[in-house]
Amino acid sequence: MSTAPSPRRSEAARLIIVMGVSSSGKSTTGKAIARRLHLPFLDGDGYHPPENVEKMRAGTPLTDADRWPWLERLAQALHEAAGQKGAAVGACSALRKSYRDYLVEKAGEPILFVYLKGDRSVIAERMARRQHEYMPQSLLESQFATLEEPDPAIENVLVLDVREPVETLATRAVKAVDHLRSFKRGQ
Ligand SMILES: Nc1ncnc2c1ncn2[C@@H]1O[C@H](COP(=O)(O)OP(=O)(O)OP(=O)(O)O)[C@@H](O)[C@H]1O
Ligand SMILES: O=C(O)[C@H](O)[C@@H](O)[C@H](O)[C@H](O)CO
Repeated sequence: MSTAPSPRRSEAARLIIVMGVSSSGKSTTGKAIARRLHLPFLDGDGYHPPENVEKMRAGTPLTDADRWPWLERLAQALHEAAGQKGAAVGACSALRKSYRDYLVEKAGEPILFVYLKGDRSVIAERMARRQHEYMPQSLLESQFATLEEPDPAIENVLVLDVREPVETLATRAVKAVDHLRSFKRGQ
């Protein structure tokens, strides 16, 4: 399962954001994509204000109001990284469409979203096996409740299956952003 984004809309993107619920593999896949493209990788986890981290650690889901300043900081940092390095890769849950629209607005440029799609059982199993600094397993349900899956007919998104190996996911994403490599070669 892999749905290519519209070439017309992805053409201009120099930002790639790997999105999905907690433990879907955003950081792992985002790093792999950035490594392949020789681009900086910015993990959304590092842009939360301390209050958000404490909230999640305590098992309370974030609200929209908690997320706006976080999204703004991340979008700004991605925009700056792309300005310096030509393009950049990020990881961010970006669960709602309004959050994705906000990221595009605040970054001030098109973004190709790479959505790691997976069902609860696969992701819950993964979450149970990994260690995370603050994200408890109890928050996975609220992540799925908040998730508004991106529709490739409406958004600039590549949909990938979380069950595929990381390197396969990275290959698929890199193919979708071939224009980024041309961009870098042209520099
Ligand atoms: N494609 C994959 N196949 C198998 N395991 C994977 C895959 N991608 C990631 N993992 C594993 O799943 C776990 C979660 O991955 P990762 O930390 O990248 O997710 P995340 O979406 O960034 O999570 P969070 O948003 O909570 O930080 C890790 O143990 C990672 O090694
Ligand atoms: O939107 C959210 O609820 C948060 O971003 C979470 O998704 C965490 O940041 C992350 O996934 C945990 O590492």
